[in-house]
Amino acid sequence: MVDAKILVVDDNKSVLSALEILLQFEYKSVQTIFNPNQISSFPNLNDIDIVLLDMNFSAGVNTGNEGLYWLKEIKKKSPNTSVIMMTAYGAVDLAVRALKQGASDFVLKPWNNERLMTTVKSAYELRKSKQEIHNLKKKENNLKQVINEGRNYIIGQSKALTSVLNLVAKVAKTDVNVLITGENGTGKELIARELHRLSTRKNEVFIGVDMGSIAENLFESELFGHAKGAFTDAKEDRAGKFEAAHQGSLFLDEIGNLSLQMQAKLLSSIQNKSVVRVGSNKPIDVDIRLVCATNCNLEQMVADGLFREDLLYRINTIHIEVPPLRERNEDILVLADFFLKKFAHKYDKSGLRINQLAQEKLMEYPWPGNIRELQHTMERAVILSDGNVLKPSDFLLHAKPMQSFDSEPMTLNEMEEQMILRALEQNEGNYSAAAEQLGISRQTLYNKLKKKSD
Ligand SMILES: Nc1ncnc2c1ncn2[C@@H]1O[C@H](COP(=O)(O)OP(=O)(O)OP(=O)(O)O)[C@@H](O)[C@H]1O
Repeated sequence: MVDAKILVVDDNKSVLSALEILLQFEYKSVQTIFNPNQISSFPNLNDIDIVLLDMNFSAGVNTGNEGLYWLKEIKKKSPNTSVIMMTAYGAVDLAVRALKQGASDFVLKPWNNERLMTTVKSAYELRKSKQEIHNLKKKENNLKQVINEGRNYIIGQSKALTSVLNLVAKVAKTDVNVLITGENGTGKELIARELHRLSTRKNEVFIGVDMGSIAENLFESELFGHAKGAFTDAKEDRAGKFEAAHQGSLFLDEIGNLSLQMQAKLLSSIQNKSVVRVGSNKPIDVDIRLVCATNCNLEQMVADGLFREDLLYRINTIHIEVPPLRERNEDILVLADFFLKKFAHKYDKSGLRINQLAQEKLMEYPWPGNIRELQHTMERAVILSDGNVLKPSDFLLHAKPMQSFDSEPMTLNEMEEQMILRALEQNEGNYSAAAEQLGISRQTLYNKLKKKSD
């Protein structure tokens, strides 16, 4: 017995009872209506899987217009219900009109029982797949909302930040590729998310890929996906980030970390608007808005032969430079206050404020780690605070030059943090060079920094 609900609408009572008996052999619920006017008030029409609908109701009228009218009404109220039209005056043009208006099939009276049952069965299959698609779409939209939610507010009122935000607003509505540059922690990812939020793709996904945290040998499959069996661990087909971002925005962070080989692949995907999964040769079309970010000087990398010039021109149709915090002093206290409130709430410490001297200390500091460092500093101060007033001593700032080992005692973690910051400063924010100087891999350095800012 199929767990489906069928409704039969016909003004001929013997037709209704014959169909009821026939259909009840296979289907769990069969209801009948003698007067089509009852369709409008029929309870839970949405739950009905199939309607068998007569085309002519008023005696002597056989144009089928009445049936078409009720077909429209049913589709309006329950678009996914399958409707099968029935008429004794079957004419091809009428059948075509009904199909064009959304009927799933057509049955001629007198009907052949076997053929009618086959028609009902296919209509039911159609209804089921329509419902599955509907449910999947609903799920997909929920997922998109979850992925995009957690809006981060961009705080600051400096001229420098305002002009960046004005540019973002102008560019967001277009589909051009955007390159965001700036030191670490200046808010490049935040800007990329804002571009997405203000774009026509806002209801689609924003997919971010952190090139700094992906091992070199996994870049290709992460970005472009792989076919089953492409390599030992490829147990099944998998889509890459490009495909995942289809119709949305793809944010490639730390683009300066791409090897020349991967740069060539990226360029070809951008040019062809398609990707080829590792181990496959079938191109898959992708429609994405590409936003890249880096703290490297890509022009210099081009001059040094480390970055493809043609790729640079592809990704930087619009270039947005996010200024370091030291060049937008007006934002320091506004941001400090924002983070103070955020962490006071998080750690349940209301009524905290920063005194004048501490404010001056924050204003004078050059913030080499930019807003991420300020955020980190505020969180630590809130956690360690005893009273309601935060004083200069509550803010542990990385004084320059680096403290010597015999000055104030430091924890191992603090020492590590200082060494990392110093190496980054000395290498002008270049991760690879700083990592080399510290004797660790670029990825380890990256992980350490992320961990500290989390
Ligand atoms: N204007 C701002 N207002 C509020 N929070 C900000 C602002 N700018 C940055 N932040 C916060 O600072 C942190 C660092 O920002 P983000 O990750 O966007 O920087 P980034 O430039 O992409 O860093 P990286 O180069 O290290 O990837 C994040 O937690 C972000 O939410």
